[in-house]
Amino acid sequence: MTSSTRAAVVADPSHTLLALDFDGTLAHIVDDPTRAYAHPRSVDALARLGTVLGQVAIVTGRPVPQALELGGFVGRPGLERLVIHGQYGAERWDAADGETTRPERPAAIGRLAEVLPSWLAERGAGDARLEDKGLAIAIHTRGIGEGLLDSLAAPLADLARELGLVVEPGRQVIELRAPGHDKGDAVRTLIRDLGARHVVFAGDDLGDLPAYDAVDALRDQGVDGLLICSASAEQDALVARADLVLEGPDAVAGWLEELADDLGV
Ligand SMILES: O=P(O)(O)OC[C@H]1O[C@H](O[C@H]2O[C@H](CO)[C@@H](O)[C@H](O)[C@H]2O)[C@H](O)[C@@H](O)[C@@H]1O
Repeated sequence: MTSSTRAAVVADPSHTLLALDFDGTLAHIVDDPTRAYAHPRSVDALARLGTVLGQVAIVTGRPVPQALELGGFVGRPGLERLVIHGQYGAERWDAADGETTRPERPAAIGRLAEVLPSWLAERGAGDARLEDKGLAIAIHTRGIGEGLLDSLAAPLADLARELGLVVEPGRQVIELRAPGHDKGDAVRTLIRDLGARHVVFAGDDLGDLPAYDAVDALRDQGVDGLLICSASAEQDALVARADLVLEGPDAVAGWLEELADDLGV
């Protein structure tokens, strides 16, 4: 599967979608989410690949402006057609016109922002770091108490249900966000828009599983899929589902460089 899809991509690049998750795949995981910069070798490789592949896309839980800042994608030669689906597919940015489409902030997220600090403090989790992304709020526990995230999972699920939100668990984080979209929807849209015959998707975390599901389902409809896992000691849920397991963002960068070399760009 791995080598045949790669060979098909090299033979037919203009019908290929290359879609990548950001954190843990393009960027190393770090304590401070505002400093998780994309791997420079990956960005260089994407700029090469962007000149020949049908579509290069980032599909991320990040809001578009953060992905743009941390990725350094704006104005980068080779990435003039880059598309970013942010906030698990709720937002879309297109380098071609620089425009972002984004829904209104749900009232339930506003309500959550009001109650969450005291709600966490009452549960001994006042040290958890909140990341308000507009359409979601992430509760980060990296570097705080061991087991804190697990202890918050069930009560946060109850709170999400009360507010009509859904829970998005991740690496030392739980996000509460509006329902109705996920990374699978983003990947299906990208495939449809391109008329893709070959799809490469790379991810590292639970939020990437709907994209894996989408690619798996499209294989039955004749789309050639390659699922890459950017592996970590923190999350192994994607390993058994992946066609190719790479050892984190450094190895992802190497794989992208090799693909660009194979394509002669
Ligand atoms: O869909 P992704 O691109 O993988 O984004 C998922 C979330 O990633 C970020 O959090 C994670 O990365 C941080 C920086 O390395 C790390 O500190 C944190 O522990 C990780 O969970 C980001 O902050 C979230 O907004 C994204 O939704």
